[in-house]
Amino acid sequence: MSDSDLAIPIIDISNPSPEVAQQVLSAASTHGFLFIKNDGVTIPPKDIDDMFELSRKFFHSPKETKQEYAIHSATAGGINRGWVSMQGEALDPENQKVAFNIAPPSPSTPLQPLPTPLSTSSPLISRFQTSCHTLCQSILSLLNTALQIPDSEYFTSRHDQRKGESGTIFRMLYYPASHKDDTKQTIRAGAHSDYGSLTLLFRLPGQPGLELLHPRTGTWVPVPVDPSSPSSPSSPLSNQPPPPILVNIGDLLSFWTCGLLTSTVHRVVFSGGEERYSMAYFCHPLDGVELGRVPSGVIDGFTGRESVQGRRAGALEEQYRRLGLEDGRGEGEGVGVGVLTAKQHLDRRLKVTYGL
Ligand SMILES: O=C(O)CCC(=O)C(=O)O
Ligand SMILES: [Fe+2]
Repeated sequence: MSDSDLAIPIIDISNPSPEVAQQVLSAASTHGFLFIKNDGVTIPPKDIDDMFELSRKFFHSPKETKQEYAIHSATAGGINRGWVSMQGEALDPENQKVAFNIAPPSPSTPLQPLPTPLSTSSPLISRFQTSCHTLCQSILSLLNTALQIPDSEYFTSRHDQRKGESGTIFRMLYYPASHKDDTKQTIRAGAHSDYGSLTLLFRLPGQPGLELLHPRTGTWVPVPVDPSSPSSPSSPLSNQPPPPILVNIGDLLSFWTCGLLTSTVHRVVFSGGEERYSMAYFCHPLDGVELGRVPSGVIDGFTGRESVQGRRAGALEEQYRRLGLEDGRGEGEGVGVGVLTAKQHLDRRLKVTYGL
């Protein structure tokens, strides 16, 4: 596979079948990225547009209001919630972005405290998060099928948010225009992999910048906003059909599947003259889910095959390295003495990122 043939497929999952499941697995294990055709129903395009409009209003609201809801603060509702300024995250020194993290509503707790204008749109935010989760569950169910896991609800029951707390988080992102040098390409979100099971990423037509690190060649490859319409107009208000939804595999799902699914490194790079918005839904399993090897003959076949070729060590060791567990066995916090839980996995990643 060379740079030019890194074609991320657009998969129509409206009629889930074993063939569709196979397409999802194939993209998830080669690129770690795939597009899902937007059926116009699961995540209503109007909600996506309204969320971007809300995001624009929010990021242009007074800085003092946003700062009160600083990430991890009690005002923002606790760990990994709230406002992140560009210096707040240890991803990359050139990082120039701001974000606001919102945890999903749970049956016991309503939405976390929100500043205006987010607070007046909580029904939209809750509905959007719920529909993102529904799409994640459909993708997880297809992966369950393709991996031939005997329990057909193995993944979905472990991501059932009605059953308890999870690390799932919805993030609104804003990359302000830079007035320093508006022609030079700069790194706006440093190279990283996502932490959870799946990420859904929403971007606007005319606002490219996302690049992925080609898993085999090690070169940066742009990810188009809408691959079905290469000449998409720069206006987000056009009457085009909604772009497909970009999905990528996170570290937790890669770790859980012994490296069969690929958590691909990506970044955001663009020249500074214009502002850019995006939204990411990071889906995680319930906190107590144990990340022992998923019971799948497909994974067993993969690890048997790959260990002969020496790649198993590489894929899994890379996941341990991202957890700060260099020797692959770990010390303390339940790692090495038992099976890592989803919460322990996330805590380790947050520790590496924020030094918590
Ligand atoms: O803004 C983007 O396009 C990507 C953001 C991203 O990768 C992230 O927040 O994890
Ligand atoms: Fe990301």
